[in-house]
Amino acid sequence: MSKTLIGIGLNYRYFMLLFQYIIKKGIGDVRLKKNKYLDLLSKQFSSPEEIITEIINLKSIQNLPKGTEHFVSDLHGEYDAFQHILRSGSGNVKEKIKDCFGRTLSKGQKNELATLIYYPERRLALIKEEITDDWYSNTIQQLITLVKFSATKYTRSKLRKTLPKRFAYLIEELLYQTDQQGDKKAYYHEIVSEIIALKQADRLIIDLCYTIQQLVVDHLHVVGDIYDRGPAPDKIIERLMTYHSVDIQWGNHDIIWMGAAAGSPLCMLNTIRISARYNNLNIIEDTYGINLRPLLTYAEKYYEDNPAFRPKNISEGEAEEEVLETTKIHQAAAILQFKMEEQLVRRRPEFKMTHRLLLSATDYEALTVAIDGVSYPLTDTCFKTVDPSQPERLTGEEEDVIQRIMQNFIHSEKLKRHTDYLINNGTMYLVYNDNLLIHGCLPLNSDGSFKTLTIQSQTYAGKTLLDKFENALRTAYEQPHVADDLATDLIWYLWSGECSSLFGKTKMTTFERYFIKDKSTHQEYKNAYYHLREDEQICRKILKEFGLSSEQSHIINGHTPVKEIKGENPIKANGRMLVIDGGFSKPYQKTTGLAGYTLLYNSYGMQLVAHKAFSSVEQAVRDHQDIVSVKRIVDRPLERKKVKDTTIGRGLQKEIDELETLLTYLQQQG
Ligand SMILES: O=P(O)(O)OC[C@H]1O[C@](O)(COP(=O)(O)O)[C@@H](O)[C@@H]1O
Ligand SMILES: [Mn+2]
Repeated sequence: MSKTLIGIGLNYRYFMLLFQYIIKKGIGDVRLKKNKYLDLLSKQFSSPEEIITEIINLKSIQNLPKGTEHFVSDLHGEYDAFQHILRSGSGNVKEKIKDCFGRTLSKGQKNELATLIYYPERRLALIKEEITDDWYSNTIQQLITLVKFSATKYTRSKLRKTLPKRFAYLIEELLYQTDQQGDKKAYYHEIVSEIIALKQADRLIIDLCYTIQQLVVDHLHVVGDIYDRGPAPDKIIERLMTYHSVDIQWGNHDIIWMGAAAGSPLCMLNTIRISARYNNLNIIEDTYGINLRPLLTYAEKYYEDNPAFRPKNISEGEAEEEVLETTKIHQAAAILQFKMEEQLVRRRPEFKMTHRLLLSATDYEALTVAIDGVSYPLTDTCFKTVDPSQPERLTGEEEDVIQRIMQNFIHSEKLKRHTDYLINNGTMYLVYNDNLLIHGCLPLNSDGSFKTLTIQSQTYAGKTLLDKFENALRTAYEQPHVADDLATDLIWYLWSGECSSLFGKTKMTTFERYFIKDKSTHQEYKNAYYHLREDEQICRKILKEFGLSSEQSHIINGHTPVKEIKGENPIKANGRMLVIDGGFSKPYQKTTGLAGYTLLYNSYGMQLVAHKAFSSVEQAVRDHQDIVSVKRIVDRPLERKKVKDTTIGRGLQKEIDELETLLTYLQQQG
């Protein structure tokens, strides 16, 4: 212990204190300050033994196997599939059942047990009539065995914190049964029988099942795109809010909702446009309680039916009147978006987005638009409110409508709660356990150098660019009543700018896809990153930019659906690059041939899990249907990873060093 003398194990807080002190007072007073800090720290302990106990505790945690990380991305509102993935730990629950029970349970019994663990309430309700006391007793014993098995990686104290409060004492008694054959057998038997007799078995089983779900995954990463296209992004957020340990890397479809809550009318119009397109306006109106009536009244006045704007996913029996309303709102939101986008492009020349000035490039008599010198005919147009001499100008009525719905967005308590959650638990990128997590890309030039963006005479590229974007988003979010400052405009750039790390394509061809039949104009060319990321050296260079040089570092991306159907491999660059967007989004499953990838990273290495489409909770509960199809090993390090090899472990080591310094200090004080 005495090896770690003063100076070696100074932790970050301590180091910063010292540093500030040196600047202020000069080196002479440093020792005094350090002593003051140690005096303060020592107040947290009542005796040196307590410090020693804590050091031993932390050191033993360091040697436990690393906890399992679970990575998901591009959930796009598909709550049902997402919750199944969480409940099953992407197949991890089944894996534990297999390892724990081996051949003592048949395949059918293992599946039964797995379904019970995923959906305890529903499964119990379904088999209610068949349940006997013996079944209860057996099942409780199996679940206790599995809790124990799944908790071997954790300290007793961590397990205790995981246990549900209502039966904590009884579960602990059952978990730590030591004397199965002897006197205590009757005691344990009595506990279980009493629980059954008192009609508490269902509740205990439910608690044990959720404990197992929690134990099999230690930490969840959501690599962006919770919102848009699917029906229930709000439910995903609510679930994440109660999840035991999670971080988020923002996706382009998340930042537009954050932008809307941050008072950006453009982001708001875009969320309305996409929601109308996917027939999900109820998320805005019912879920978030945002009144869109002023927009509907306006849209009814100026828009008719239009095949290019009829929503996707019209359900059987849906009233035509409603479909028509959505079609009109869809057009209104799109045209208002195009107008405001032109205003933004003009006030931000440094964004280099003049190719989006398509309302200005339109000939309103001939109904054509000029793109790169070629004239294309326009179809399904709806330009009634566009003044050809000033196409970007909003009418007074339009300004008023936008103002009113913007206020409704800003004042939605629920939307604010959800976007606050994203702001507080999310970042533009994350370095965690030697991996770099980012939804989209690091914009690159074709020679592999970092692509630069110049804003207000400052040039940004690589990590500094991503930091700049993150700062802008946070600044804009702080000021929802400022609508057209640089920070707010940068959110729009993040949505569709060429050098955006969340978009990473030359241009977003929304206008073209509504109004031009020629599909060649719909093309969005991807940034060089998307093919250069196949190259190991490029990946290493990017990792280095973020301070990662470990042989086991990876970049983990979402955003671009991996087209397995066309033979695309999600594991790229000799394993350095993993792309986990397999398309949870139902509308995209035709192009991917799959229903998503997830990634598991436990102490033995990384596994990529491919998922089949999820049909329904009912079917999962009734037929034990699961959605894991194939698992692929990405990495299997020679040595099993321990907590000390992780980001958390590095933090613990600093604490250990600090406590050892404290101990030496106290010993010197006598
Ligand atoms: O098919 P949709 O929903 O109209 O959206 C297409 C648009 O979505 C984008 O693909 C961005 O969304 P993703 O992040 O899901 O790829 C744009 O590049 C494209 O213009
Ligand atoms: Mn995306």
